[in-house]
Amino acid sequence: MTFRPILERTEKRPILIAGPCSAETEEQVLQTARELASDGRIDLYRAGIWKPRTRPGEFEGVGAPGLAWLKKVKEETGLKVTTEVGNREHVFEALKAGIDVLWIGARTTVNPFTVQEIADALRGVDIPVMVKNPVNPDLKLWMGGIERLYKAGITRLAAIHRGFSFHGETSYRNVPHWQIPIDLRRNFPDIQIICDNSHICGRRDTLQEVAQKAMDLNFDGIMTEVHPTPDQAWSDAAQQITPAQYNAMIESMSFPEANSTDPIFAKHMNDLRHEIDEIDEDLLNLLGRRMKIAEKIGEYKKENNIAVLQTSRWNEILSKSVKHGAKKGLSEEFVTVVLKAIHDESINHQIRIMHGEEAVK
Ligand SMILES: O=C(O)C(=O)C[C@]1(C(=O)O)C=C[C@@H](O)C=C1
Repeated sequence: MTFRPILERTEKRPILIAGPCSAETEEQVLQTARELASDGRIDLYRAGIWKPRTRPGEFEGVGAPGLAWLKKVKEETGLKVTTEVGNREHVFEALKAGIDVLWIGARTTVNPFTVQEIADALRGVDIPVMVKNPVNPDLKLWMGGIERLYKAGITRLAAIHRGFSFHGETSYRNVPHWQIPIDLRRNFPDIQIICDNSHICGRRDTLQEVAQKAMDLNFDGIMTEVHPTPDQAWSDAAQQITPAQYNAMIESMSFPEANSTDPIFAKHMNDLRHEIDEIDEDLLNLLGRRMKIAEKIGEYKKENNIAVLQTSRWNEILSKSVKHGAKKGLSEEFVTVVLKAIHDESINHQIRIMHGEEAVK
């Protein structure tokens, strides 16, 4: 699959998308747009017209009449506009109103029937579409949504990471799993990936930190909710910021380049990467050696009818390694993940020895 960029722009990155969570009134939509446009920073103006809310009775968006306000934004400011579509009717209404870019929300991406309905409604139309990750951390479902649109002929496609639902204590509204968009990029190397920092954070004070992380991870853009009076917003008040706060945030961020063509840089990176390659090879050789010893232990356990899992030894290894790792500047989290993976592999090798190939499947 070959994706085209969602916007034709001269500068490379990032794509800046901003605007209110919901279109509330014509005045609010236009005022926000005017303030953002006067700074000349953003590439795309967002506003939710149809709002998928968790529970009934909350503000569910102004609906189709709000599209006319977005039309006015385009006419008055020259900004391109985007809104969320959640079914076939939304698509038709949005296309009729001349919306420039559509997005599919996280609660829609989870449902292949609905994504297919939207894809079918868009067949034959060349409009950019951004696909938010599904609410659950499922890379394949996200890819599936993108593929459904691609098969319908939509090639100006982008992905939006807005974090994932999480049950339990967390400081995020939707927890980011950065590894998932990184894996998405591995599968779709030329797709543009946008970070929706507002839905990840759910609060103002961490918006910049999350947006910066996305930039450091080479994301192509940021989508942020901006409202003239955030505390009075009809939806998602806690995560919205004023246009001035938005401009200050962008101003104080750094935007690293995706790569460099400087030959000196390339040479130096090459040398350092060569060192990394050698170390990775050593690590794998050592792990291979470790597994051979675990296999010997496995055979010995088999002869003596001893269980594979030895919890007290495993605890000893883990706590010793966490302490040693700390001295080497490695976090407890990292050492635990690595050691767990090694121990798991070791157990699988031993079970195979005890019961044959089929046992570990
Ligand atoms: O010490 C053992 O008994 C082993 O089999 C080795 C090993 C390991 O890989 O370190 C594997 C399984 C046990 O749960 C504990 C440790």
